Parts: sequence; C-alpha cells; structure tokens
Amino acid sequence: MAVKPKKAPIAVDKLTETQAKVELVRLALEIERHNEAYYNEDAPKISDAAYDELRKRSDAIEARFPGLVTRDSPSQKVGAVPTGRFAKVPHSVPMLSLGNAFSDEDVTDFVDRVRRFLKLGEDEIPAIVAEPKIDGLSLSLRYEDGVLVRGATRGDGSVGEDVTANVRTIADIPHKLKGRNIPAVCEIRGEVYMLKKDFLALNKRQAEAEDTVFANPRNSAAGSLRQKDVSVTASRPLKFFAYAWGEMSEMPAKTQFKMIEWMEKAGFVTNPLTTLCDSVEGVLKFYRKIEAQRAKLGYDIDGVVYKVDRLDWQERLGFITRTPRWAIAHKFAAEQATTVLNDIEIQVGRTGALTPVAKLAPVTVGGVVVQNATLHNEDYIKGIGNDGQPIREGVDIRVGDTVIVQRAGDVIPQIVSVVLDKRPASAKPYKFPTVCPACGSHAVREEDPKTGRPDSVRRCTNSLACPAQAKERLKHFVARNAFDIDGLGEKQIEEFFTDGLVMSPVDIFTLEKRDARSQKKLADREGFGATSVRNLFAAIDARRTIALHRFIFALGIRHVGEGNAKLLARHYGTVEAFRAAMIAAGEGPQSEAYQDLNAIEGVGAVVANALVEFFREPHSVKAVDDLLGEIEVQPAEKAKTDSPIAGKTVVFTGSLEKFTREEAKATAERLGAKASGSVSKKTDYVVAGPGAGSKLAEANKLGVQVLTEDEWLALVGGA
Ligand SMILES: NC(=O)c1ccc[n+]([C@@H]2O[C@H](COP(=O)([O-])OP(=O)(O)OC[C@H]3O[C@@H](n4cnc5c(N)ncnc54)[C@H](O)[C@@H]3O)[C@@H](O)[C@H]2O)c1
Ligand SMILES: [Zn+2]
Repeated sequence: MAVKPKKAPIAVDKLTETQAKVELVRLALEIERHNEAYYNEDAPKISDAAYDELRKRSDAIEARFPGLVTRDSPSQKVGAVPTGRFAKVPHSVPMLSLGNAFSDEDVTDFVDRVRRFLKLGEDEIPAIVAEPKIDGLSLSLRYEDGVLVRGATRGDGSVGEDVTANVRTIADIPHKLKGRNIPAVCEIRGEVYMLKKDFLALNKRQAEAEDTVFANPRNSAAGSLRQKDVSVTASRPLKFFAYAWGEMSEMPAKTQFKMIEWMEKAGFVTNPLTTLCDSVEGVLKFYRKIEAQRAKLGYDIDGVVYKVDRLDWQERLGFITRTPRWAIAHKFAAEQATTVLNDIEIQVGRTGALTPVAKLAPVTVGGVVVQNATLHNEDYIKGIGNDGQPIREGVDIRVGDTVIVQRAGDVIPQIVSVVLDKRPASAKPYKFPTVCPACGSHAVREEDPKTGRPDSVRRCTNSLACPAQAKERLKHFVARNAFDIDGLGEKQIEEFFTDGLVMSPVDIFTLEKRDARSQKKLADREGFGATSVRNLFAAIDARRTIALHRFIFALGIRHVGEGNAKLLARHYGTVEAFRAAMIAAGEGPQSEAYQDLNAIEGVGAVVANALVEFFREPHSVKAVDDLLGEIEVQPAEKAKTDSPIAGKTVVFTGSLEKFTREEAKATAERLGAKASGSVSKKTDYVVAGPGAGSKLAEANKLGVQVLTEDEWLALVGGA
C-alpha cells in the first residue's frame, strides 16, 4: 500500500478565517467518526491521546474564531447520539462531560474561576472533593420509592439507552435502596467499569473462543453492558461506583462529600479514595498520591475529578454548554513513548494463527519496560482495521520505523502511530510470510463467510504435524482451566517437547512408565530433582480423573472455549456419548447427530463445524482414544429432560427476594429449561419479583404465563 507522507497541519495562529472554517468542518467530521466508534461500537480506532489532540485543535481554532462556533461543533456536544439498538431514555437532568485540566496551573485557574464566580473573600476557601476518575462508562439509575426501575447510559447527554435488564445483573447495583427516608425519586449516577484482572481473564477466554477481544477495560465494560442478550452481560464481571445523581425529589445531604456517604448507606459502592480537600495544595497532593498508586489500583483511572463540595455553590456555579463550572477533570499524561521497531517476529498459535509481534528497542512506558508490542495481524501492519477501513490514517508499519508505543493499564502494549519523518529511506513495506515459519506449510487466509472478505488471520494449514501448533496445543492442554497439572507449565512443556519427551497429550500420562525404563532419568535433568519429579508424577496422577467439560476444553478445538465445553458436557453427559456423537455428526449436516449438535442452545454452526472437522481427522481421534486409555473422564450432570420445565424458556425479572438471579438461572438450566433475558412470544414463563417493570408488561401483553417466586419454587419442586 502506498503511503502518502502526512502534511503537517497549518499552525492555528496562521490560519485564515476561510481555512479555519474548512478545517473545523473536517475536524468535526473526523471527531464524529471517532465518537461513533468509541461510544456506539466500543471499538476506538485511535488512541485517546490522538483523539484529544483533534479536539484540542478544534477548540483552539474556535477560541481564535468564536464566530465559527456552531451548534454542531464538537465543543457543544457530549458523547454520541444513541444507536437504535436499545430503547431511548430521555434524561430529566442531562448527563454531562467534564472540563479538563492538564497542568497544576490549569487547576489553580479552575479554583480562581470558582472564587471569582462566587465572589468569595480572600479567607473563604471552597472545600473541594477529589475523586479518582474511573475509566468506564457513566450510567444513570432511577429508583422510585426505593426500587430500581431504570438504568440508562449517557448517550448524547440528553437521551441515553435503556439498559435496565443489563444493569440488574450487576452485583454492585442494589435493586432496592436501604434505609428509611429514601426520597420518592432518586437518580443515582456513577461509573460501570471492569477490574483489570477480570478484563484480562475475559479477553483470554474470548480469544480462546475466537470471539471479540477488547482493547482495554473501558471498551470491555461498555461492550459488556450494551448487550442485547442480557445473559451475556450477566456473564461479564461488571462493577459500579456511585458518585453523582440526577433527578432527586429531595436532597438527603447538603455537600458532595455527604452525598457520597449517603449513597454508601443506601447500598452503593463508592470509591474509598475519595477525599475532602481544603486547598489547591491539598488537591494537587492528592493528585500526585493517586498518580503514584495508579498502576497498583485494580481498575483503570485516567485522572482525578475535583468538585466544589457545597451543593448550594454547585447550584450557583451551574454549567457551560457541556460541562459543569463546579467540577474539572485533572487528567494523567498518556502512557506513551517513542522507540524503534527492530524486527517483526511471527508466532504460531495452537490453531495455526500466525501472529506478528513487534520487537522494540526497550523503552519505559508508564513505569514498565516494554520490548514487545502486539501487531495483531497482516492488515494491521498494512494500516487496515478489522472492518477494512484505514487505521493510523492508513500508514503501514515497517521494520526500522520510529513508532509511538502506548500502554494503557495492564493491556498489551500497542503501536499507536509511526513517525513518518524518521522513516529510514531503506525501509520497505513488511512482507507477511505466506508459509508457516515453524513447518514450512502454506499459510492461508480463509474467507470469512459473514463478510466475504479474507479472514484477518493467516493460518498454517498443517494442523496435525506443525510442531508449533502441537506445542501450543500441549500448553493449552495443561492450562489452568484444562488439566491444570502442578509443575507442568508452559516452560516444562517447551522443554519436554523440544526433547521429544512429550509430543502428544497421552505422553504426559505415560511419562512415569517411560522414565522408569529410560537411561536418562528426569530426576537428572537440570532444574529437576528427585523430589520435584516425584511431585510432578503425583500431580499427573491426580489428574487421571477429570471432569468432562475440562477434558473437552483441553482438546483445544477451534472455537470451543470453556463456555461451549460446559454446554457440550451437559448435553452429552459422558465422554463416550460425546465421542460417538461427534463422529456421527461427521456424516454430514443432514445427519441426526449433526442436527442435534447444532441445536444445542449457544453452540451454533461455527462451533459445530469446528468439532466435526476435528473428529473427522483420524489422527485426532487416535490422540483422544490414546488419552482415554490412560485417564478416566467423569460424567457431567446431564440437563434433565423429564422435569416439568424441560425445553421451556423462562425469564426472571424484578428484584428477586427468595433466590438470586444466578441461582434461578442455574436451576432452570439444570432442569433443562433455557433462561432468557427478554420476553417474546417464545417465552413460556416470566417469573416476576417485586418492582418488575417493562418485562412484566410485555408478558401480560403477549399472554405469557407470569409466576410469582413462590409459584416458581412450587413448579420446580423447591429445587
Ligand atoms: N479514542 C477515541 O476514538 C475516543 C473517542 C471519543 C472519546 N474518547 C475519550 O473519551 C474521553 C472524553 O469523553 P467524555 O466526554 O466522556 O469525557 P471524560 O471521560 O473526559 O469525562 C466525563 C466522564 O468522566 C466519567 N467519570 C469517571 N469518574 C468520575 C467521577 N468521579 N466524577 C464524575 N465523572 C466521572 C463520567 O463517565 C463522565 O461522563 C476522553 O478521554 C477521550 O480521549 C476517545
Ligand atoms: Zn506450521
């Protein structure tokens, strides 16, 4: 792909009014495009820092030519207009953004502005509440008579999306407010976020199942909350901090700080770092303390928010278009650094995917030395995103390039841009290999049946004999959620595989026998000893009995992640039934076995085809059978087919009091029913607890049978 070197933009103070007008329109369109990707698709195309640059330029031009500001200007708007995916909810009190401070001086200016506006005397110091700025998405929760009735996203500030059902699955969010004297109407606002460790684990599971992986915890939280299928949201580890409010029929307190204390009493989780400060020095001290703790906090924050404590003063200060005058966000500097790309290395994964990794000249980014960065795939290097649209403005990445690396939280470092001015004349576009570096077989990009475009991933076609794939499959086999053998991790597999000791899963279980006969004892190896070998054999023996779902997951079949493995285990019950069904399904899509497999709720054609493909291969079946000769697979508890609710679809709604939603769903599934998040004509029962709203109404409209919690318990036999 030809790369047009970018022209440096004209400095703001050199623009003519006509140029400024054109530039503002161009910037507005570009910002709008990024807003759409960020807020509505949860998949930003550029870094936050690059986005903020666009906005800063737009703001600077507007500051020079105030006559050019229009109602459509980015400086006048919040977020993005919601998509049609969810019902729309007008906010009775708008949900705004925050002004930014980037330096200590900006903070001093903010406090001075507040003082001037309020005409405070020299000795009158406005107390300020400092709160970490959680990097998630804001949410408004409406309680009527203490009962949660609606959850809505910010949207464009005046209209948000109705995510009530999704919100009810978040454990931090009370369905009922605690305490007496709860105002009749309370709108509590705060941030939905995901812990960094939960985000990493989720991405790992998503990658294993070849499902969407998220760029950072914020996108992951936003993408998880904004799901049409509520059970998907329920399965995601979302959390919530309360820090603000919208419509309140009465105010329970007179200051910001006391309001937060009240929210905590009412049953919300509030951020424990929140601090009441009495001077500019105080807030700046807090800022530095939080900045130092940032990497150690369990969640991502992108700054500190300062708010005037007295609510009567907040009221007087009011708003300027999209931001309050009584608050400001003091942002942290982006965790970016410039370095040189020395090489691109291709790694071959368990399913044959060729993944390029950037080898960087070591550089410290946000306190951590970075030497590798992900390059995702071939198109990414060329400057093309997953949707076929340009990324980094279409600039490709070449060995020898000077690049800007970004590390957000614990996320794998990424290359956000290339410094074209520093590109060596000799740098050539990267040629992605078309053969596997591990085995020399052809590596191809299959066509994605959904889009008709080539899949973004190039794969080695030699799935059986490719040593790289075999080794990665073994690593997967012993992983934590698979066989999880103590003392046999990636490092040992790497070693045993290279030495020909363990080439296939069964070899793990014959290791002790073979070692007894061998001249070269394991105990004599570097780094091993009699005790560690004894422990290793004991750990292997402990796994000779394994749960069916772990066994299925351990096989490392494409698209079969932990969730699917559980569904399959529950459906087939025993390893014999599973094996027989998979082989029978290989007879073709018309076969009864295939139809049965494809009909398992949550499985679908992609997974079914991957399973069939695996079991069609005699070598895979042999590997499975060899393994079964050495181990015992425990049967799974099969979903019942003779229960009164077998085959029915059930929806739980309202704040359940006799059991948790998770329990109720598990019971339903165990008894062979499907728990769904939304009511339709296909719903058989709606189980409604107190405060049930739109779903109950929908059920009544469609004539779906509605049960109380007690009636449900009677139906399932108190199970
Ligand atoms: N990369 C991209 O393409 C892209 C596109 C759009 C926006 N963005 C990023 O989004 C941000 C701008 O978006 P914004 O308008 O939502 O503003 P913002 O994130 O800068 O500030 C407002 C938000 O802060 C949040 N917040 C967290 N803790 C808070 C607290 N204690 N008190 C009050 N609010 C708190 C709220 O959700 C609130 O809506 C920037 O960081 C920008 O870089 C990036
Ligand atoms: Zn290969």
